[in-house]
Amino acid sequence: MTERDDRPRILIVDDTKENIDLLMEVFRDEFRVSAATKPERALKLAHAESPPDIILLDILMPEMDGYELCALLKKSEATRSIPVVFVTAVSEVMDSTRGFAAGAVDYITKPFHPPMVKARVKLHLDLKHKYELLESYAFVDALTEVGNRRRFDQMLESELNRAQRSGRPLSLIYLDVDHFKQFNDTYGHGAGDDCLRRLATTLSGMLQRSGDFIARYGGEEFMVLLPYTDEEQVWHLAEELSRVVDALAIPHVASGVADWVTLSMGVVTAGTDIHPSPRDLVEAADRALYAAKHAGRHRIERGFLG
Ligand SMILES: Nc1nc2c(ncn2[C@@H]2O[C@H](COP(=O)(O)OP(=O)(O)OP(=O)(O)O)[C@@H](O)[C@H]2O)c(=O)[nH]1
Repeated sequence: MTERDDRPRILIVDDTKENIDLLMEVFRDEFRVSAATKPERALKLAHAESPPDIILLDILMPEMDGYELCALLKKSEATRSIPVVFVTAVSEVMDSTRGFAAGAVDYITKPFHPPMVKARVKLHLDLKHKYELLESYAFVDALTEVGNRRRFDQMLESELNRAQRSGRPLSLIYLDVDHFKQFNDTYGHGAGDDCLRRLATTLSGMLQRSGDFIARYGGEEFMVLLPYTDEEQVWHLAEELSRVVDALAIPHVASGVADWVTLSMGVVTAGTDIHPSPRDLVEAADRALYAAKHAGRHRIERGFLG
């Protein structure tokens, strides 16, 4: 069995082989180091399937200077977030603001002190990690820890585009807890929060495929997005979700529908024949959910597009 290499990746770009060797020596223990002497090669490595976590970039190179290369990296969606640190001789730093304007995060000047170079690189990696973490929080619902509405909107748009490109169906389940106001009124808001957390964990645990996605869409409403899922499959899954929530048997004496917490659902499928907008899909699921509520709750209704 091969051991997983979790060390961060660093890309060193310099047209002088000796400079690359010098920096490789500094990083080889704790990093996975790759190097490029030409800008095209650097761009290729930066866009690879496993891109570098940080790039050390020489400023003066014959074909394309470091500023230009840095600007190209910052222009591309795929490489924009990789921190770039310029490594250069003091005499070459004629205008340090130019590097920052091109998108670099720092300068390291030669001759350098290896522990200092390492510490600065680690600092930038740490900042990048924290930034990514912060960014991910913007898409997570704080109470239930499933995706939030913003994330759902994003996912719906991209999955709908993908479904339309690939000619595969995409299904959506809009689900809502029945008489949740009465639940809060009977058991208290804290118990209501616990109930929502439990439902979110249970529902997300039921999603099998890697593309399946659940988000909290509103107070007691969730959306389940199911790529490559047709009418029959979504109906089957919705029934399964309803059964599993019934089996939790969370007491709800004031429900009037059952003695436990139940769900109503609207399901809709974007087939291969029509091309709805994200809004069309949500509205069709919403109409179906409304119909399920109207028909007595604790049931599933199918929505239709157009
Ligand atoms: N505990 C808790 N309650 C919430 C949260 N978000 C929304 N709610 C409550 O959910 C309830 C939703 O009430 P309604 O929209 O009237 O719907 P309902 O009582 O579930 O009735 P139906 O949907 O028609 O079955 C409101 O009382 C909200 O206060 C939350 O984060 N925590």
